[in-house]
Amino acid sequence: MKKVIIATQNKGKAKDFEALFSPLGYEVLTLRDVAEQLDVEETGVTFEENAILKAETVAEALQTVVIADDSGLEIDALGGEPGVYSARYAGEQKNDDANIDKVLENLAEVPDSERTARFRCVLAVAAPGKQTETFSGSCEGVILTGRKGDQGFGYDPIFYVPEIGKAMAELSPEEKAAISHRGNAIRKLESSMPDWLETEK
Ligand SMILES: O=c1[nH]c(=O)c2ncn([C@@H]3O[C@H](COP(=O)(O)OP(=O)(O)OP(=O)(O)O)[C@@H](O)[C@H]3O)c2[nH]1
Ligand SMILES: [Mg+2]
Repeated sequence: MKKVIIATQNKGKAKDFEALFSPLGYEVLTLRDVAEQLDVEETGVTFEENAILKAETVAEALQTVVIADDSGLEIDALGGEPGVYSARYAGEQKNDDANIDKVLENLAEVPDSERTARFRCVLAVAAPGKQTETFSGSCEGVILTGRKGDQGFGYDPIFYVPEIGKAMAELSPEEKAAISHRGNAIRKLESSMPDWLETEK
């Protein structure tokens, strides 16, 4: 089976990538499988900067092609927060539950009509000696006033997708892949770089 390396420590992202890559005949490997000690510090201030930083550092260390994902939630009523700080919104321990509580508290007084938000994802594909390429995707939604569903990860239980009439955490991995920011970015990657794995060892 063909393999793809995703430069992530996030198990939730890994599941999303599995739903997206298994239909294409790829096994998904993450840092947990190939280089657990590699934790890249995210010093960028945009998704693009952080995605490139993660992809290039890991591609160099492993001497092979890798994909990195930097993503997050932008809430309009909070001026685009938590944005690139989505994973660390409630503190460096990266606790999804605490992050959701903080969003719900900050939006407590905000009416339904002003709870618009979007997930953004930037994928960077890097390989030694090659120009790094990036692809972005987004998904529009509305922040709920409480949690719904038990699938997915991160803010999925409070992210309502009007297009489907469900919270992201109520969708199966395949349903999420069809409409998510990550799915949209991967579909762009596939259509513009069909031979992107050619440098894989
Ligand atoms: O409900 C969600 N559904 C999603 O589909 C999603 N995608 C991103 N996010 C949030 O944004 C952070 C990414 O931050 P991030 O790109 O730095 O990743 P991370 O630090 O978790 O792992 P790594 O890939 O860097 O190792 C994540 O932790 C989440 O809080 C999501 N939340
Ligand atoms: Mg991160």
